[in-house]
Amino acid sequence: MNIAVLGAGAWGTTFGQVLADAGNQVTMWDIDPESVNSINQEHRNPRRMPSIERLPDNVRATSDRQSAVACAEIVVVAIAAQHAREALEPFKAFMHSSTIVVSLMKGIERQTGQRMDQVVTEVLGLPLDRFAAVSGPNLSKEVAARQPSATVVASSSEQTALTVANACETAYFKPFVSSDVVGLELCGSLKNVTALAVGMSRGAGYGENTAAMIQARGLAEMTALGQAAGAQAKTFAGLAGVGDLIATCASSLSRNYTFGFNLGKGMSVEEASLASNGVAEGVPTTDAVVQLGQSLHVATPLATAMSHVLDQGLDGAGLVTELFGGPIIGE
Ligand SMILES: NC(=O)C1=CN([C@@H]2O[C@H](COP(=O)(O)OP(=O)(O)OC[C@H]3O[C@@H](n4cnc5c(N)ncnc54)[C@H](OP(=O)(O)O)[C@@H]3O)[C@@H](O)[C@H]2O)C=CC1
Ligand SMILES: O=C(CO)COP(=O)(O)O
Repeated sequence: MNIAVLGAGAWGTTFGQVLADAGNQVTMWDIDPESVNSINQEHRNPRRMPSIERLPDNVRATSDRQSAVACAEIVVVAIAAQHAREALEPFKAFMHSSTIVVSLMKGIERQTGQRMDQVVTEVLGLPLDRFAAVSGPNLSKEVAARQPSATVVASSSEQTALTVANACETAYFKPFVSSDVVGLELCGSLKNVTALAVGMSRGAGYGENTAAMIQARGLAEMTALGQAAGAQAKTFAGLAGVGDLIATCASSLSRNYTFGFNLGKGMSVEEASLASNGVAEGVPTTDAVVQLGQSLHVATPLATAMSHVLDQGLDGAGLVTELFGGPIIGE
């Protein structure tokens, strides 16, 4: 298939390699001409994914929006979530009426509280049955090294989910299909908030018990929010939920975990942002999760405590104290 990937960041570039390994013709689009030139001339993207030494020959890049998507049967969106709306708007005029659009993004738009499935379908005027989300425990550097990984492809259309899953299946990358788009979107976005908090606890010097407490409570919070939003609880117990939570909260390859770790070490939010190698989606998503909880009448003690870290400078010890301040009935 002809597949366009919008955003040659760490995950966009890596997913482009997966799609190329699966036998597709891949066209990367990026706003930065330097990334486009490197991909075309050196078959590399040293700025965003330096560990890939040579991208497959069936990956090319362009700065031209129209030529990126005009012949694409699938368009994959891998842009930092807070910028997805503005980045996608100029593509609308060039999209073919039968194109499937796939979001790899894991964030909630802060200004509107919308999930990425809502942003993408709204901006592109896309029918729901031509949208799919891909999310799972997929640390980009490990997938780039072609280590075995699995993911979940969700769409309201089983045919669309199967088309996308078939297009990205390789010997090392295994997609499973689901119909729970809302659940998949919330798993990917909400686990980042928990990863920030676990990273912070580690950075502050706390060990396994504290990390497990935060992770388990984060999973409970994600699941409760998801169910209230109409998602299926089983999605949160699966690969895209607890699976991604485990990978993200355990790895220094995660930008969210590392951002939290640096905060726990005493960096300010500004310093941690400067130190971050790519987008830490949990940072802008945290306040959106608190607001989502308020609108759905679901308690979000973890996201609320994390918002006090990001907005009011609460430190690692303060985060744990705040978590201990809740009621002792229930978990
Ligand atoms: N990295 C990972 O392991 C995984 C990431 N994800 C998710 O995928 C999404 C992308 O992540 P990732 O690629 O790692 O992030 P990066 O920070 O590496 O890349 C972000 C991408 O967004 C682009 N971008 C940012 N702002 C704009 C804008 N205004 N207009 C156009 N393009 C813009 C960047 O372009 P430029 O670089 O030229 O500025 C870059 O291509 C995130 O939502 C992330 O949560 C999901 C699974 C795994
Ligand atoms: O989503 C990811 C792994 O599944 C990547 O996590 P980070 O965005 O924190 O690097």
